[in-house]
Amino acid sequence: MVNLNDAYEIAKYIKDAEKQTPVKVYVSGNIKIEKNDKYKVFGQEGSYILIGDYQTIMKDVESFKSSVDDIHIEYDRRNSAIPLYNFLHAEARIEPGALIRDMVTIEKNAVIMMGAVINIGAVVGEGSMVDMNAVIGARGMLGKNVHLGACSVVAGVLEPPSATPVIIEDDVLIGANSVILEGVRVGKGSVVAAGSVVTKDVPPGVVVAGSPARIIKKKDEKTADKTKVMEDLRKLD
Ligand SMILES: CC(=O)SCCNC(=O)CCNC(=O)[C@H](O)C(C)(C)COP(=O)(O)OP(=O)(O)OC[C@H]1O[C@@H](n2cnc3c(N)ncnc32)[C@H](O)[C@@H]1OP(=O)(O)O
Ligand SMILES: O=C(O)C1=N[C@H](C(=O)O)CCC1
Repeated sequence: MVNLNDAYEIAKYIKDAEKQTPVKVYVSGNIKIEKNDKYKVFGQEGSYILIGDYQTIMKDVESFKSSVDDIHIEYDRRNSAIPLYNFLHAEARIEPGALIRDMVTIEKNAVIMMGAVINIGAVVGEGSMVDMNAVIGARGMLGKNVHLGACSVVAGVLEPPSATPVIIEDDVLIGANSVILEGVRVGKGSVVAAGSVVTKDVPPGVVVAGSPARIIKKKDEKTADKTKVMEDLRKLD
């Protein structure tokens, strides 16, 4: 198991990983493909779906190429180092088109919106929302009930390498199009205004804005009202 606390260990894990080009091949013709332990075979009587490694499958397909009537290959990666996270049992709402890598933690009632990208080692705390096209880099940590606004970036530890991950504490709202730089910690309940670039730690309970982001005020009732979290968006039943 990779040591997720060390950026260099994660990079080494990616370097050493057996690179994968998984494919789903639909093939028909005057052919017979037996079940085997190299790839999965579904179908019969000249019409098959083959699931497995591209090169392994194509080596077999090449051998009976002249009997093939039709072939269609589905794929979504080439020489990929890390599989995607299997979220079939996650107690979270994960909308289509989210890309979540293996070895992440998605806690209960989190919401991952379309186009969100979440890298290895990241943590999305209970009830947190990762909005459309937001990015959480390697080991980025969101606490509970955080809203990471659309198109925002939580920097990862991998490149440039950083010893400390970004930590977003509970109840923080990060406005759309913001960037939280490597190693920064945003304190509980604070608000990062839309379009900010946060270059240093933010204390709890304040509003920061701009590039570089500066404290513009203490979070007050007006801010709280504009940054409310909606329970209904997080309920699964
Ligand atoms: C798909 C999606 O919907 S993703 C989510 C999209 N939504 C967002 O990103 C909303 C984020 N919200 C904001 O950025 C809001 O401006 C908030 C929450 C920071 C406003 O908080 P409030 O406490 O109401 O602050 P208020 O509006 O009074 O502004 C305080 C000062 O900050 C300034 N300010 C507010 N927002 C910003 C900003 N994004 N960048 C720079 N300055 C800002 C205001 O102009 C004001 O300046 P002034 O005192 O010189 O007049
Ligand atoms: O869950 C949803 O749907 C959301 N939609 C929002 C929007 O489109 O404004 C943002 C947060 C979640």
